[in-house]
Amino acid sequence: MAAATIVFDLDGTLVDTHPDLIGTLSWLLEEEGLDAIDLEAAKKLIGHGMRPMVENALKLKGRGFDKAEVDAVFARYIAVYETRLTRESRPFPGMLDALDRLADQGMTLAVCTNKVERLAKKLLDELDMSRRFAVIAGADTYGVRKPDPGHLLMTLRDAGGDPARAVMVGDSDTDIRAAQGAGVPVVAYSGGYTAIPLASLDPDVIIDHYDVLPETVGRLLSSPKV
Ligand SMILES: O=C(O)COP(=O)(O)O
Ligand SMILES: [Mg+2]
Repeated sequence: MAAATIVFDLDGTLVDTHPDLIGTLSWLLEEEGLDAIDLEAAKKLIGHGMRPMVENALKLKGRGFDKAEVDAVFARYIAVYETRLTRESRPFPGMLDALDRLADQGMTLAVCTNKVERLAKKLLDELDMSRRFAVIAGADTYGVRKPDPGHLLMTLRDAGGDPARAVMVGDSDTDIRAAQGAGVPVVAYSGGYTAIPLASLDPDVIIDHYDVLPETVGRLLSSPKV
């Protein structure tokens, strides 16, 4: 039987990136003379990519920007965020052990994130995590991004995987919808940043801690969808 491939989302799934994503956002809003954003509201903006996050935060604060202005503000966001990718961001509790256990079972690991590929790789390099993954595919890697199932399917292809022997692990609607569209079972992690209640998105399983990830993945792989 082909080795299984487990594909992970990054922000809110592998790494708790919100302190640096939102820290940079707070800095930007202050620079623009706008009110601070509530932490829980800001977390819900994560998952569709950084530009939508910045654009939606500006909209929430009632500021209408044209495209050129958003371009300029977003460029400033990225320039600062890049300097503090891992100042406070760390893997979620239990994640590194879970990755070790999955790899020990011979599974191939990959990343499919709506972060741009360059920053995703840089962030995972800084945390010494990149070497664990066969592929790190970002929002700009293939020209399609989650929830488009093509993003997940091309990540699987490049990891040498088979959608029939794969599991997606994510925290948001984008991950769950991409997996459902690709016909890949999906584990939703409740510690991430979803804007929509996870149960209403109908993932195969919701987990609250990564201690149970290896057994959950094993169960999903042994009971293929009908
Ligand atoms: O919103 C983002 O920047 C990317 O998010 P993701 O890693 O959860 O896909
Ligand atoms: Mg996410």
